[in-house]
Amino acid sequence: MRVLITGMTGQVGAYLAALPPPSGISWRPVDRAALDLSQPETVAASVDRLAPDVVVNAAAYTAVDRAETEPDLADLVNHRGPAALARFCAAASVPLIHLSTDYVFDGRGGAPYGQEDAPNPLNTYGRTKLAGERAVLEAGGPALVLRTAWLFSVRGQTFVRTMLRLGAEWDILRVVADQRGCPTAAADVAHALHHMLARIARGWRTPSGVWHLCGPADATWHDVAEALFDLAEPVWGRRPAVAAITTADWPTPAARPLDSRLDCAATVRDLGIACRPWRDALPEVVAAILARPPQGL
Ligand SMILES: NC(=O)C1=CN([C@@H]2O[C@H](COP(=O)(O)OP(=O)(O)OC[C@H]3O[C@@H](n4cnc5c(N)ncnc54)[C@H](OP(=O)(O)O)[C@@H]3O)[C@@H](O)[C@H]2O)C=CC1
Ligand SMILES: Cc1cn([C@H]2C[C@H](O)[C@@H](COP(=O)(O)OP(=O)(O)O[C@H]3O[C@@H](C)C(=O)[C@@H](O)[C@H]3O)O2)c(=O)[nH]c1=O
Ligand SMILES: [Mg+2]
Repeated sequence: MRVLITGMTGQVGAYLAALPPPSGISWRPVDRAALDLSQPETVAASVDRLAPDVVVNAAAYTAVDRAETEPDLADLVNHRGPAALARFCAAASVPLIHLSTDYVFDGRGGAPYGQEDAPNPLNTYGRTKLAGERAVLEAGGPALVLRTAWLFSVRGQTFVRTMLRLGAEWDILRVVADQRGCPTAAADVAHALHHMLARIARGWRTPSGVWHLCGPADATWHDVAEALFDLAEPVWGRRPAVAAITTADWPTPAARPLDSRLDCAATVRDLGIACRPWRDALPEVVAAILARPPQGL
C-alpha cells in the first residue's frame, strides 16, 4: 500500500515520513515541486502519477499573520488545492486524511470544542482551512479531517522555536496570557497517523468526518514560554523573565481565538488515538532544538 504524504518538509509530514512505515506500507513523501497545492489544476495529474492507495495531506499555508496579506495564496493551498486532491481521491476511492486546525473556531464557546460545534474563524488562515475541510468532505470519498492545535517540534516557524530564539537574546519577553489552547507535539500527531495507516492497511474503513486530535492539557502561550525557559535554563545558565500581557498589548495582523481548546474524547473513543500532555512532550523537543547550533534556530 502506497501512502502519499504531502508537506514532507513540514512538522507533521517530515516526522511521519521519517518513521519506519507499518508493515505492508511504503511512503511516498512529496514536496511542493512534485505536488503544488497552489496550482489546483495540476493536482489530479500529479497525484495520478504517484498512484497512491492512501493520501495524507500534511501540507498547508500556515503563516497565520502573513495570510492576511496573501489571502489568495492561502486559499489556494488550504482550500482549492485540497479540494482538487479530494476530488481525485473520491473518484479513485482513495482514502484521504486531511489535517486542519483549532483556528476554525472563534474561541468564544467557553468550553473545549467538540467536533460537531459550529466553526466561525476569526482570520484568513482559519477561513481557508475551514473551506478546505468542507471541500474535502463534500468531495464525497472516504475522507477524514483531523483538527489539531498549537503544534510544536524541532522544525517549523512555531511559537516554541520563536521563543527559544528570542529568549537566547533577551532578558525579558512579553507574552500573551489570555489565549488558551492545547499545545500538541507534531510527533504525536505523526504517531497517531501511523497507527491509523497501519489499521487501514489491515482493511479498516476510515470513518469519514471531522475529528479532534490534540494534547489533553491546555495552556496559554505565556504558560508555554515559562515552561520553555524552565527547560532552557540549565543549558543557558540564565533564565529570561516572561511578563504576562494581554492580546490587546500585542497587536497582530490576524485575530486569534481566545479559547480554542478542543475536546478529543470522541477521537480517543472511536479512533483509539491520542496525544501526550504538552508538558510531557516538550522536554525532548527543547533538548533537540538547543542541541543545534544557534543559526539552526
Ligand atoms: N503549525 C501548527 O501549529 C498547526 C498546524 N495545523 C495543521 O496541521 C497541518 C500540518 O502543519 P505543520 O506540520 O505545522 O505544517 P508546516 O507549516 O510545518 O509545513 C507546511 C508544509 O506544507 C508545504 N506547502 C506549503 N505550500 C505548499 C504548496 N503550495 N504545495 C505543496 N506543499 C506546500 C510546505 O512546504 P515548503 O517547506 O516547501 O514550504 C511544508 O512542507 C496543516 O494542515 C496545518 O494547517 C493545525 C494546527 C496547528
Ligand atoms: C513572538 C511573540 C508572540 N506573541 C503572541 C502572538 C500571538 O498572539 C501568540 C501566538 O503566536 P504565534 O504566531 O507564534 O502562533 P500562531 O501562529 O498563532 O500558532 C498557530 O499556528 C497555526 C498554524 C495553527 O493552526 C494554530 O493551532 C496555532 O498553532 O503569541 C507574544 O505574546 N509575544 C511574543 O514575543
Ligand atoms: Mg505562526
